[in-house]
Amino acid sequence: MSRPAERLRVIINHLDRPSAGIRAAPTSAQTVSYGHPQRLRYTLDNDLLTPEQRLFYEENGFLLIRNLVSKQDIDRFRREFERICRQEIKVPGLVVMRDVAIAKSEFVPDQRAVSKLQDFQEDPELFRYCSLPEILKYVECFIGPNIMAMHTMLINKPPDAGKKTSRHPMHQDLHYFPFRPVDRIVCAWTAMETVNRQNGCLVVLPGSHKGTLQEHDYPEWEGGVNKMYHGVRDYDPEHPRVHLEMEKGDTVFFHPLLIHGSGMNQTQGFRKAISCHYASGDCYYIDVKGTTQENIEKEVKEIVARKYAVGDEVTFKDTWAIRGRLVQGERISM
Ligand SMILES: CCCCCCCCCC(=O)SCCNC(=O)CCNC(=O)[C@H](O)C(C)(C)COP(=O)(O)OP(=O)(O)OC[C@H]1O[C@@H](n2cnc3c(N)ncnc32)[C@H](O)[C@@H]1OP(=O)(O)O
Ligand SMILES: Nc1ncnc2c1ncn2[C@@H]1O[C@H](COP(=O)(O)OP(=O)(O)OP(=O)(O)O)[C@@H](O)[C@H]1O
Ligand SMILES: O=C(O)CCC(=O)C(=O)O
Ligand SMILES: [Fe+2]
Ligand SMILES: [Mg+2]
Repeated sequence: MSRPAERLRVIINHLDRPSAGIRAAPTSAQTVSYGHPQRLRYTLDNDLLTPEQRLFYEENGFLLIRNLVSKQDIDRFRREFERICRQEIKVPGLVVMRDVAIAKSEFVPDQRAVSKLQDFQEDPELFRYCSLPEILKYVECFIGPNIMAMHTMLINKPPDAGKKTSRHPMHQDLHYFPFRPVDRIVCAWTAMETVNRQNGCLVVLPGSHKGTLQEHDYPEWEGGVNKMYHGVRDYDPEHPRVHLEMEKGDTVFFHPLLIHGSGMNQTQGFRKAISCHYASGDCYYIDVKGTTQENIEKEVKEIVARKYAVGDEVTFKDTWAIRGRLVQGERISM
């Protein structure tokens, strides 16, 4: 099937059947609920996704593409990460984060203490990830041709220091984003090595993207929790979960309302992944005052104020508009 109209017809026929299941899911993950007939809302017309892949994202809120990014590219990202850890280069705006269990101890920091790089948009080598054509062609299926890279991370999940602080609580990424519409935002997350339950793979609640943005707060974890690692407040541990085990280069695209987290790293290695959150160039900023996002706005503004010695004139929206970079098409309202 090559013509878009024909492909769409197949999808719609499929959706019209009340008990439509997904048989050829492109991932080993099991699907949990198939829902009822509905229109296509989360994906756009395109020639890339098969009807099954499109349906899978509509129903589950994520799509795993195996072997998407080359080993060579990933090795280059890893070498660049190591140079940054050795402080051989200094990148403007980059946030180098250490795990709270290490940050609050007497441990002498070295490169093994870095748990996450954030905001590498000024590092041309790492930022290459965000412009890879093989990534962008999928991103376009979810958010359209105008593509902004809004948030970049290289996660180096450390061996757990014994306090379970290497976990990432279950959350929705939209909690951090003062822009909309929600369906024109997508995350690409690429495994830089084998990622499994042992070293703390992503854990997702399939279909949770169909819900609304939940209240987020720090989870009550005895061993402490990392700065800004908010979790959904009334997380139900009984909700069916899917562990996304991935190999080097495998990439998952997921919706910003999908509830996800990652387990603790029970190995001695540092589990690496690289990711970018994209938004359409025609998204717009919102004021989060009076919403559940007020608490994260406050924290972000406090950190920015301390780091850059600025006051209230820098808004939550500004912190995002400054970070955002156009990678394809036009920057319209972002
Ligand atoms: C803007 C958010 C974007 C999120 C977007 C999308 C979804 C992503 C979901 C997430 O990833 S949520 C997590 C996002 N996390 C962050 O954005 C955290 C950013 N981290 C930082 O800004 C810095 O790492 C931090 C300000 C916390 C510390 O950096 P510094 O260079 O100031 O470290 P320093 O060693 O000087 O420590 C200063 C204080 O921070 C404490 N600290 C350092 N690392 C910490 C940590 N990991 N957790 C908690 N506290 C930490 C440290 O103990 C110390 O406390 P005290 O003042 O009480 O002595
Ligand atoms: N109390 C909690 N509140 C919020 N999120 C939690 C809580 N406990 C665990 N999580 C999150 O749930 C996810 C799974 O964590 P957990 O360590 O239980 O499982 P796992 O290590 O992924 O899998 P398993 O140990 O079953 O192989 C992680 O994202 C973790 O951060
Ligand atoms: O553990 C990870 O690699 C992903 C964490 C995450 O979901 C995030 O930083 O938003
Ligand atoms: Fe996340
Ligand atoms: Mg576990």
